[in-house]
Amino acid sequence: MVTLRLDGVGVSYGRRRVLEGITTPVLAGGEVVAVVGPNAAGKSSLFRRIAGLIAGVGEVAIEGRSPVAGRSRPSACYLPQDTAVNAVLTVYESILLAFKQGGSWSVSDDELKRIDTVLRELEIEDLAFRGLGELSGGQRQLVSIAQTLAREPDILLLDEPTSALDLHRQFEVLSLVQRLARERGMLVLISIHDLNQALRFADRVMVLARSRLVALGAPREIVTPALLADVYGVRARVEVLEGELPYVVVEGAAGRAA
Ligand SMILES: Nc1ncnc2c1ncn2[C@@H]1O[C@H](COP(=O)(O)OP(=O)(O)OP(=O)(O)O)[C@@H](O)[C@H]1O
Repeated sequence: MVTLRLDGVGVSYGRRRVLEGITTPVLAGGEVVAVVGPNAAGKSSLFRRIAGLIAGVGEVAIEGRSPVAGRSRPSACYLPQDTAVNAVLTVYESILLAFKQGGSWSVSDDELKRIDTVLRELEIEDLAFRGLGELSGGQRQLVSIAQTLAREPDILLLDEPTSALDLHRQFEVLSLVQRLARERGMLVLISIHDLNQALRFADRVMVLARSRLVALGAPREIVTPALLADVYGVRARVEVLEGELPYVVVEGAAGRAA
């Protein structure tokens, strides 16, 4: 099983430190971790650091064996918040290109099936031969998710993957990601502003604020009125819906956010 552990991780841009001392317990394949926190808390920076796209102090320990045959070490894949669009490609070509990155140029039947599966799972088969440049913002976001899932990463870092999606698509994408985490033994970290989605889909919630890790644990234990006031500067209550699902209701502003 693939695991991730952070030990004293920090990120600086020039002389400005945006994250420091981020230490976590072992996060394991099969779970979904929601990374939440105010704007500019450092969520994207943490993802880029885990994916090895930027350097910094501390240790990002990725261990274990990938369940994907032929992969010598676990792979981490980062889906950024804003993805560039190559308008010349069709959706199908862009997904093919994404998972052939760094690999051979021959395409097997299995790989073509993988593209069909991911298009079907995201309910975007009808977009397969449309040009990327003619898609809506939400459609483009779904294609970016398809590109990332087709690569079958062991650690999936999704940066606000549902920000442009309608309610149905948000639910479908988060359910799919949760199912794939369980089925493939993939560790999924999702940065997300909608705390109710985090409460619904995450096994653990990780809260960043003031350049630090403020809390990490089971959603119901972590997302409390006191934390919401401290981190977001809002007065809120947490209700429990039928089926024991916690739900945040924001009542007003309580002061300055972290
Ligand atoms: N390439 C960069 N160069 C300099 N500063 C950066 C860079 N990228 C991010 N920052 C700064 O680092 C801090 C954290 O930004 P980051 O994008 O990681 O936050 P975030 O939690 O993902 O924010 P949001 O919720 O608004 O997307 C911010 O103050 C931002 O201005």
